[in-house]
Amino acid sequence: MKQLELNNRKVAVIGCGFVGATSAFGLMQSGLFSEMVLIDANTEKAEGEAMDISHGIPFARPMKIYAGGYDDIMDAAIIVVTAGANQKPGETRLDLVQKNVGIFKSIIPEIAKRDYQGILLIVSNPVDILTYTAHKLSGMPENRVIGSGTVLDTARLKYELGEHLGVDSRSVHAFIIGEHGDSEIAAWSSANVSGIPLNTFCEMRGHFNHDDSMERIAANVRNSAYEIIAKKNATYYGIAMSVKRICEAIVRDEKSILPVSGMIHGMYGVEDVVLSMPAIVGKNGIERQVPISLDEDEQKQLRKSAQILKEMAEQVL
Ligand SMILES: NC(=O)C1=CN([C@@H]2O[C@H](COP(=O)(O)OP(=O)(O)OC[C@H]3O[C@@H](n4cnc5c(N)ncnc54)[C@H](O)[C@@H]3O)[C@@H](O)[C@H]2O)C=CC1
Ligand SMILES: CC(=O)C(=O)O
Repeated sequence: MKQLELNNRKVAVIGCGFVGATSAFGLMQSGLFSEMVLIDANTEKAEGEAMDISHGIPFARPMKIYAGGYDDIMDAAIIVVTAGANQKPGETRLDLVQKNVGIFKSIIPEIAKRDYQGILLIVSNPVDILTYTAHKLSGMPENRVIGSGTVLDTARLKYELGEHLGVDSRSVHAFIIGEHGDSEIAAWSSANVSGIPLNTFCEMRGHFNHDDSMERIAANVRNSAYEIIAKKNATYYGIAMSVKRICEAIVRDEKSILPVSGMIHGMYGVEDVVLSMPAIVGKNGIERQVPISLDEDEQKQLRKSAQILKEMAEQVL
């Protein structure tokens, strides 16, 4: 099959539910793309979202947005996959695995058989396992199969810290790493506010109970999705902004450091597991992971998170 030349101004979104539609809306407003194709198993849903989002174009920038099929998306620079079941109140992300691996078994081969050369950005949950699944089913190189990973959790952490410290969350430098889920780790030992170690900055702002605050903030971040889902059944605005940010880093070849989910080989003793570590992200996807400094306890927690994901991946693939 003749390979299509990639169009850096084109994006595709597979799955037009809460997350897919909101991400598409964010991408329309971003000005990053001039063409966007939407795919959903429910074709009317994809068509309706394409129409509705298109009606915002006069307030943004010219763009072609339409519902399509797999033949329409092979020249897209990025394919964002948000198809699949979401959590019901009380369900964990890992509870979705069987259903969503099944859905990926119908989607990913469609992409692989057309020899797709762009970046596959996986968002559906459990995102680490599904990124691993997409990599295995597609045979695409590891750097071009990325999960949104803990980009959202890291945003939640920055937001919480910004509120706690009364500072712009963009000046907070801190990462959530590991699973996008219950075993995620707040990497406190490397956290800082514009280069000032976190605890020093906390004391400047009158906060001295570091352990209590860190425990509370990490729990808030970890439980955010459960809390939002209990109140309104789904989360979608935070992830839509995360998708936009990752797409921006890719199409603008920014080489930004983002905690996306990717295959780990050897870092901190983790081998052949897909999870989130800060990584340099640009036009080729993950350029390389960045080994931020972690204390012994954080490294132990990371290995535990990796073990949970490895066992789950072995069960489903
Ligand atoms: N990675 C992250 O940080 C986040 C991930 N999510 C995940 O995103 C996924 C989507 O969530 P929602 O949009 O809320 O769910 P939703 O139920 O609103 O939408 C899912 C969509 O996928 C479509 N779909 C199902 N099978 C398909 C197939 N084979 N091909 C194409 N489309 C198909 C459905 O028709 C539906 O429109 C879930 O797995 C959810 O857990 C949600 C929020 C954050
Ligand atoms: C649902 C989900 O993964 C989140 O909001 O973090």
